[in-house]
Amino acid sequence: MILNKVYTLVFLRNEQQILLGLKKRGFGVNKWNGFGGKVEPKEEILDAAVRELKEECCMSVRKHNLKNIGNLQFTFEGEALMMDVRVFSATSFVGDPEETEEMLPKWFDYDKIPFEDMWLDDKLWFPYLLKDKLFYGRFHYQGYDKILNYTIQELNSMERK
Ligand SMILES: COc1nc(N)nc2c1ncn2[C@H]1C[C@H](O)[C@@H](COP(=O)(O)OP(=O)(O)OP(=O)(O)O)O1
Repeated sequence: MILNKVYTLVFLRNEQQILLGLKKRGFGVNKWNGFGGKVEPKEEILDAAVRELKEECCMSVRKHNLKNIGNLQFTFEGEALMMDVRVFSATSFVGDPEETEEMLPKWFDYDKIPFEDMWLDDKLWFPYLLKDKLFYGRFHYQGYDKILNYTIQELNSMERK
């Protein structure tokens, strides 16, 4: 049986740049990514997104400024976990990004996103994010450096049926 766990992943953006964080420990260490993590039991997904963003780079965002732009599902060969990742984007936020124990934040120009130091899947769905399109993707990994199969599609709405 597959265990489904919900995670958040938040990207702060402005006209020219996107904020990424270099993961300093744990899952995805040494990769650039958005900010997020596990949704705690009984926690609302938006509350978790706000909390993880603050914990990981000291930035504040209001729930109504978080736009759910994608859903990514990750499985790993031989593992019973499915990571169900809710992706959010925000252009309205408060603070200056600060390094924490978990993440080193840095703004990147849109044409300088460091895909070579990110999860392999990122370069497949970032084009949707960058064009403000909604997306769903499912990726099955072998280890952390090889995607065995995947599907990705544009969505008209993030509503769940
Ligand atoms: C496998 O491909 C992935 N690609 C991308 N771009 N992001 C991913 C992938 N798999 C997971 N993620 C995201 C989802 C979350 O935002 C983080 C993982 O969260 P983490 O394990 O660090 O969760 P925390 O609750 O912060 O964990 P600890 O408190 O136990 O450190 O990566």
